Amino acid sequence: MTFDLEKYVGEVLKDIRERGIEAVREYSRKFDGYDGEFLVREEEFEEAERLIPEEDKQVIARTIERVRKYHEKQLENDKLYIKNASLYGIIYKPIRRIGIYVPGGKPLPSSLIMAGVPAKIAGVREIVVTIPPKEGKVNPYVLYVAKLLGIKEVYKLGGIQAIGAMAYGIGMKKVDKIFGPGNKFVNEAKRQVFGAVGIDSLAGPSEIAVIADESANKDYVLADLLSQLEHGKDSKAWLLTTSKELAEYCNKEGVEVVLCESLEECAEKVNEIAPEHLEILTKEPLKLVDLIENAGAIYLGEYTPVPAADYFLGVNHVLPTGGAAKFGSVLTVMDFMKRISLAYVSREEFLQERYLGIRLAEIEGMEQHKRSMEIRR
Ligand SMILES: NC(=O)c1ccc[n+]([C@@H]2O[C@H](COP(=O)([O-])OP(=O)(O)OC[C@H]3O[C@@H](n4cnc5c(N)ncnc54)[C@H](O)[C@@H]3O)[C@@H](O)[C@H]2O)c1
Ligand SMILES: N[C@H](CO)Cc1c[nH]c[nH+]1
Ligand SMILES: [Zn+2]
Repeated sequence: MTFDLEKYVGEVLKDIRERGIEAVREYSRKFDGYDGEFLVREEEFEEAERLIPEEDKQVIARTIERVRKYHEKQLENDKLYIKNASLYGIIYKPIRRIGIYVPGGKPLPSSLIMAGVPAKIAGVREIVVTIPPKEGKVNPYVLYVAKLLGIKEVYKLGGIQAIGAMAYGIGMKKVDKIFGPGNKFVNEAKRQVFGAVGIDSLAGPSEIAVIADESANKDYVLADLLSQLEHGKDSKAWLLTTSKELAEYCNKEGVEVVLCESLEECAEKVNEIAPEHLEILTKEPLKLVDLIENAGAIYLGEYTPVPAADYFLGVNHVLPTGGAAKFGSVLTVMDFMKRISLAYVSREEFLQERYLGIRLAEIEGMEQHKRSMEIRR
């Protein structure tokens, strides 16, 4: 019998909704071997800071700076215009309270940088972090990054129970939107709580696709493919190539190799896959970009391997997976904000144009809508 992920996760979430904190404790014991307080104490932040070597603090500071520089450019201004003495437009407001899930099977402090920095740029007031503990402790690098970003509410919670706790407000105040990547359980839980809260995207197990021709360095291609498989057994790697030699060289466990007649065919195959990351390692990589419709991120040339983007380029590494790049996008500052439409209409414009609304209300049989527009003088 095949494993039904949707049903499995759905049952855990239902149990968490019904039994609240008792269920969260139970799953935490079962999946993370943890049975203590969930909220991280101030002394734990201090201890984490003491554990981090000075050189690593500098690496983290410089990385945060690069991510900040890249993301600051994404902030959009309100878009307002005046027409017939009326004001129309869209204004942006930060989401008030968010949750960031930080993966903890292999703890990924870089993922907290990727979600925390744009959240701060957007002006989010309340940020909650959850991460599965290991032997009762949170990874010190994650706590140090949280501290640098001014995040004080960190919970030792992982997996489905972390998503349930944030979405339903169990053991903490409910959040408005959940961000951050995770394994298949986390990803499915995020999908299922959508509606109770917002979610950033379906950022599940990592993936890489590489389009390469005979000009590509074989070792670079193979190293990049293997880099994303390192994330875990659910990760995927595809090579799409016109080079028979490269195809043979990269024919390793976990790598799906597709030999194509042309680079155009490679691009078409990528559009069907919609991978999280796409590397293009061809003589003229820019030429192919126009042909790519579905990919979370595109990296061109020998010096833009996915791991560089994972860590230090400054681009965001929280990306849609599992085909979700057909409709979803890379995480940006604007994901932490809401759009609100705004209108302030002049008497002149209203009286001149209201016949449109009155007739549409008649067509729809909406008497009270019609009246609201008709009674104004
Ligand atoms: N798409 C992206 O943007 C992106 C970015 C970074 C990482 N990732 C992915 O995030 C994932 C991180 O996975 P991870 O496992 O290291 O950490 P994780 O925190 O996502 O998952 C670990 C937790 O899953 C839960 N769990 C494990 N087995 C379970 C089971 N059988 N039933 C119920 N719950 C269970 C446990 O609570 C455990 O603590 C990787 O797949 C990685 O590729 C994706
Ligand atoms: N490759 C991941 C995104 O799929 C991001 C990451 C974090 N650390 C290492 N890699
Ligand atoms: Zn990675």
